[in-house]
Amino acid sequence: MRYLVTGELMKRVDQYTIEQIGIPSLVLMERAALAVFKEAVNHVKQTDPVWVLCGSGNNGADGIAAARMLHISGYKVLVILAGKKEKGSSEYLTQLSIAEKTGVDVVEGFSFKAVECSLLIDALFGVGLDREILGGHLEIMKSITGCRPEFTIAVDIPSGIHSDTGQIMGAAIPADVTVTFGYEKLGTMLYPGKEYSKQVIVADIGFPPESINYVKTEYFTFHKADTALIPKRPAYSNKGSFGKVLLVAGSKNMSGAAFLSALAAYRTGAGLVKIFTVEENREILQTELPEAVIVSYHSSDAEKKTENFEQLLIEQCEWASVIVLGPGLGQADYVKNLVESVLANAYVPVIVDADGLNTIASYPELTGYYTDNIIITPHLGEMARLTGSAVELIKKHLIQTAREYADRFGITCILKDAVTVAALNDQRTYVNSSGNSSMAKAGAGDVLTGILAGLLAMGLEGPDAAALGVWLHGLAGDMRKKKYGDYSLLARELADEIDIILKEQMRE
Ligand SMILES: NC(=O)C1=CN([C@@H]2O[C@H](COP(=O)(O)OP(=O)(O)OC[C@H]3O[C@@H](n4cnc5c(N)ncnc54)[C@H](O)[C@@H]3O)[C@@H](O)[C@H]2O)[C@@H](O)CC1
Ligand SMILES: [K+]
Repeated sequence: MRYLVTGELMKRVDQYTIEQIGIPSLVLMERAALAVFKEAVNHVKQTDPVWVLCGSGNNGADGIAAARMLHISGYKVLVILAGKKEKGSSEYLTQLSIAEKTGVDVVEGFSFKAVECSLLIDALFGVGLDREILGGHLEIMKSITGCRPEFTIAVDIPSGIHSDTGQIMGAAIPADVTVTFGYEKLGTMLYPGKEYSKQVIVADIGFPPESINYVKTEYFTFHKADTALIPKRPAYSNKGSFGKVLLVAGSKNMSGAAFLSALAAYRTGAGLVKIFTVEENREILQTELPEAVIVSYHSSDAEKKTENFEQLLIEQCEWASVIVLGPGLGQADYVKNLVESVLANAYVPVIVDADGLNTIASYPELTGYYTDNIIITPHLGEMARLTGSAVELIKKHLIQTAREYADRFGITCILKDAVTVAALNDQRTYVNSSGNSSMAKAGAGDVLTGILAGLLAMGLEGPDAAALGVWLHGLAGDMRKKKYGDYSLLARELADEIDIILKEQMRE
């Protein structure tokens, strides 16, 4: 697991380390600057012009210290100061004084045009950026990016990117590499900040591990070793040992979503998968996936809420150890009865997706059935319908939107976007770091619900399954992309890729 921090949490890590542990601020800074220096020398020769753009906070102070190291090592470096020197932090003033005494070239402001810059070290703003960039700072950012530096290293975070949301605060300097200190910032994980940060290197500058426990960050992501969280399959077991997944999915002429979800649930390891669907889908699903049990109903019975229909549905809910509600259900009138009956009769984890969510958006009173067993998996459009907010606004505040909705109802909310975030019902927030644009295809969401169902069926707790499922889904996409590129992915291949991940996991 990798911890992630907001700007505020990072400042508290700094503060704890300096004040409680007693590591001086300038010692941390020296290590931060050294990490930037080490990265810089990978990209330039001593004769190449290097610019270091420095603000007057501690991010700028890091930049000045890195410039001094480059200068002492014989590199051709120029420090460009933005903002007012007098307003500088005490570390900034110290670093500036050292730089001047060691003979580093320093200029205030930027007035030259069309000059060459082989490497730009961007130390204008770090996690202290807290408002829109205007005036002189904006001008200097424009002038410098206008010179098209050949390579850019961002110090801690690309200047102009908000460390909590990844949003651009008026303007931002795109980096080729971001050397970030101690812990990854949310802003480098979320778009557009993720794109501006490009490759992120996390430099250990000496924060003691307890500093992160002290600030209690609730944000995290996974890395490869975390596939170890996938439950093991004991040898002495039978199909019942790995859970029973009930998919309430599909409508007339819409069987694909149910198929993909069921396939993914089986591939992830569920012992039994049953599809509860309209009679019209029976034949095709039986042909496509004979491993799945099909129980069918007539939509007219659901429409009338006949006693037989209700009884059948209750039996299915009692049978299941996890339920998926929504893929391909469509929006016919009877679907409301179906969704309501499942929500009312389910006492196991329920993953609500697609038309399940659209139905809840149309009948908000159905949120009355939400319990801590519920995991919802909306994409931006579905989230907009659920919350009444505009897609553009949700996009800018992914974490906040997911978190607020999850907290309001005590559920887990997986909000799907290029970077998916999961606001878990135990207060943690997972920010996904796997996946790629080849997965932006119809059916990919159905595979995700199947993976989640498979993990829950094998006994993972809801919040863990939510985070791990999102991670595995993205990992499957990344593996597929590595083999076949960006364009041609079919959703079912994501489900197929899961076997390889699980096989590797068994080997390790
Ligand atoms: N000892 C420490 O505290 C350490 C700090 N570190 C560095 O310090 C950075 C944080 O330093 P600071 O908290 O000083 O913050 P920054 O250096 O990121 O920037 C803060 C300064 O910019 C101003 N500012 C914010 N938004 C602005 C805007 N839109 N327009 C104009 N001015 C604006 C603030 O008023 C403040 O003066 C980290 O990102 C990291 O690079 C590292 O050296 C590690 C150790
Ligand atoms: K920066």
